[in-house]
Amino acid sequence: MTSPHLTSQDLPSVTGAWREGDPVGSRRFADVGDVALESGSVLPGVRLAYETWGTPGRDAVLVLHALTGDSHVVGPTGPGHASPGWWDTLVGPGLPIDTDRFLVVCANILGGCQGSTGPASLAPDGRPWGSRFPDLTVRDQVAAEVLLADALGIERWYAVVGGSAGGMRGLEWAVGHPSRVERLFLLATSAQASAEQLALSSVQQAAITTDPHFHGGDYYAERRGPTNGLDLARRVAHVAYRSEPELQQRFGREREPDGRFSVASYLEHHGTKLTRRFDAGSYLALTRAMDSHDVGRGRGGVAAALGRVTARTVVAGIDSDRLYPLHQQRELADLVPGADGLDVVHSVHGHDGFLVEQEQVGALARRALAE
Ligand SMILES: CC(=O)SCCNC(=O)CCNC(=O)[C@H](O)C(C)(C)COP(=O)(O)OP(=O)(O)OC[C@H]1O[C@@H](n2cnc3c(N)ncnc32)[C@H](O)[C@@H]1OP(=O)(O)O
Ligand SMILES: N[C@@H](CCO)C(=O)O
Repeated sequence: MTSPHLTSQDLPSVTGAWREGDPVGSRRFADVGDVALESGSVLPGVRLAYETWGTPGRDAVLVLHALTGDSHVVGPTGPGHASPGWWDTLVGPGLPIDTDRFLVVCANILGGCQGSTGPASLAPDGRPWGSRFPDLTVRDQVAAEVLLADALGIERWYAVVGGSAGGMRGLEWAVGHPSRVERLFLLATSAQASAEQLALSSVQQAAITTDPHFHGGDYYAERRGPTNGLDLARRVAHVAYRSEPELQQRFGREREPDGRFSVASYLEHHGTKLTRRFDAGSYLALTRAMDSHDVGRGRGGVAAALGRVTARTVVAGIDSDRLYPLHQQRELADLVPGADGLDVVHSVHGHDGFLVEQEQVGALARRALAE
């Protein structure tokens, strides 16, 4: 891939499922074929990037990443992957998601830009999908993951684990494919995207689509893309990812030496950082998919849909999460038949607590995966 707006699709690829003796823990690619979308259209030739840890043949655990995450849950795992993962203390030998017991699988989300098919990927005509990339729903993303599970020969997950947008896919797995999910761990997520989530999402999307370098989504051949829009989108999002008390305690009215408010400088840092590792087109596709999230759509409503879940379920939220407030997880805990109440992660870090509070999250994951 030659576009300057991409992150990692040009890494060496290994396609297909693993074979006996293959190294595990390095990123691989599976060509899962055509994905039939909820809209009725078909996304052809889908590729998913994925990583595995542990031993093939063991009980399998699917870990689902959030909006801008990737398949690299834990690291370093080998050449090209010398970076830490986003849940480093959760997955490994003897850790809550124990690679001595389980085969752990994590795939980059459909529509993403960390190796899986997304707007920056080449369409069958050899040009980037860009504006032609179809609208995706969370169910479409799970449909691609189902094909990956089939390709890996995993009929039933011992457990499916996910936070935030990862939790949305976890729910869709458990509602749409109940016989394939034995245990479920849902963290900082909801049954449907709320009005406030949609509102914040719409502002982020407008920041990207109104960037003069967006070119209707067909910027991949240009020297620069809508990086300013992506930067602004991330800053808006990042405020919602943290809590009001945290921002007050950490930054208050402090200023940087150059006069900027420190909290603004902090947001700028996170905005700029994302532009170095993420594609704006993917950010649009993925936030639009999150907007589509409504587990009750076409299933008789949320309660009826959640009633289909047969998995033993642990549901947790974060007490300072203003983006996915606790009442949303309480709804899940009340309506999923196999849920054993609502667990609360105590944190000042707001929604990002699902990434930051790894000790508490690890203890919950251990319980969710218990025999
Ligand atoms: C499953 C998934 O979602 S995977 C994707 C997760 N990763 C991301 O989202 C990447 C973006 N990062 C984040 O969202 C958060 O940093 C987290 C959740 C990963 C970690 O949170 P924390 O450990 O609390 O980090 P925090 O929010 O304090 O940010 C620290 C950064 O802010 C910088 N920073 C702190 N104060 C300031 C300031 N006043 N001005 C500028 N930068 C600042 C630090 O230097 C540090 O930079 P670095 O990350 O480049 O080393
Ligand atoms: N920091 C997380 C928050 C979204 O849940 C991400 O970027 O994926």
